[in-house]
Amino acid sequence: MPLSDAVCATPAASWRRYLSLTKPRIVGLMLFTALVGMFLAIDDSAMPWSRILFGLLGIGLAAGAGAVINHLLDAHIDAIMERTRHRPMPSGQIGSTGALGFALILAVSAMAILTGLVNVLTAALTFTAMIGYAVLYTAFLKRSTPQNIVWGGAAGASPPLLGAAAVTGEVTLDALLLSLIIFVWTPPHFWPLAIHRVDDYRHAKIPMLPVTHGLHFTKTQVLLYSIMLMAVALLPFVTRSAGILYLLGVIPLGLGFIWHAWRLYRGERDEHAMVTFRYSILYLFGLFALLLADHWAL
Ligand code: HEM
Ligand SMILES: CC(C)=CCC/C(C)=C/CC/C(C)=C/COP(=O)(O)OP(=O)(O)O
Repeated sequence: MPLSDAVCATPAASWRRYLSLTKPRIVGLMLFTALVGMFLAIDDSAMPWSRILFGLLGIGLAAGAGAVINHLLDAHIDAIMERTRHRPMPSGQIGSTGALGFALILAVSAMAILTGLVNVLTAALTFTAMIGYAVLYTAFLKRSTPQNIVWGGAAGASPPLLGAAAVTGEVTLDALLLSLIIFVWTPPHFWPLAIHRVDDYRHAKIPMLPVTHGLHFTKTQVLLYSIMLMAVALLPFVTRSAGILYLLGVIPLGLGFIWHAWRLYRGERDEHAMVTFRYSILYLFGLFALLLADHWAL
C-alpha cells in the first residue's frame, strides 16, 4: 500500500472506500427490483410507506453486508485478478478487521430494522439470501463448480420476493415469478463478463464456465439462456400480473438480448462480450421499469 494512502486518506476518501465494498450500483439495481416487487404486490390506495422505506433500507443494508463479506473472503482472489486487484482490500486500503466490523454493523442494523419495523418473514428470507451470497456462493460454490453463479444467482434474484414479503407479510406467486426472471437472467448477465475476463479467472483458479468448458460452450449457454429468458419474461403477462404495455416493451427488449447473445455466439473473437454484459444490465432495469409503468398505466 502506498504510505501516503494509509496515512493521508481523508474521512471522505475512507468513507468512499467502505461504500465501494458494498457494491453500491449492484445493490441499487437490486433495490429497484425490490421496490417494483413491493408496488406490484399492494393495492395503490393503501401504500404502507413505513414498510416500503424500512423494507428497502433493511434489504439494502443486508445486501451491502453480503457484498462486504464477499470482499473479505475473496481478498486473496481479488488480488490476483486484473479487474479487482485495485479494490480496497487487496490493495491494502482496508484491513480484515475494518471490513468485518463494517459487515457486522450493516448486517445487525439490517436484521434489527427488518425484524422490528417490517416483519419476521422478510428478516428471515433476507438473512437467508445474505448468507446464501456471502457464505454459500462466495466460500463454497464459486470455488468448486462451474454452475456456481446459477445457484448463487438465487440470492441475487431474491429482492422482488423480499420486497413483496415486506409489504404483504407473505410469499406471493407473482413475486416468485419476478425472482424467477432474475434467476434466469443471471447466467447470461455474468458469463459474457467471465468470457471477457477468462484469463483472470484462470490465473485465480476459479472454475468459471469459460475456464472449465471453453468459450464456445459458454457462448452457447448464454444464447440458450437468453432464449429461455425471453419465454420466462412473458410469464407476468400470461398470469395477468402485467398488461399489454409490459408485453409490447418486453418483446423487443428480449429480442435485443437474443441478438446480442447471437452476435457473441457467432463472433470469431470476443469483442462482443462486454456489449452483451452491459446490455444485460440495461435489460433488467428496462424490464422492471416496464413492469412499473404498466402497473401505473392500468
Ligand atoms: C450470482 C449472481 C451475479 C453474479 C455472479 C454477478 C456478477 C457481476 C460482476 C462480476 C460484475 C462486475 C462487477 C465489477 O466489475 O466490479 C457485475 C456487475 C453488475 N451487476 Fe451483477 N452479478 C450477479 C447478480 C446481479 C444481480 C442480481 C443484479 C441486479 C439485480 C446485478 C447487477 C449488476 C450491475 C448493475 C452491475 C454493474 C456494476 C457497476 O457498473 O459498477 N448483478 N455483476
Ligand atoms: C440480501 C441480498 C439481497 C443479498 C444479495 C447480495 C448480493 C450483493 C449479491 C450480488 C451478486 C453478485 C454481484 C455476485 C458477484 O460476486 P463475485 O464475487 O463473483 O464478483 P466479483 O468478482 O466482482 O466480486
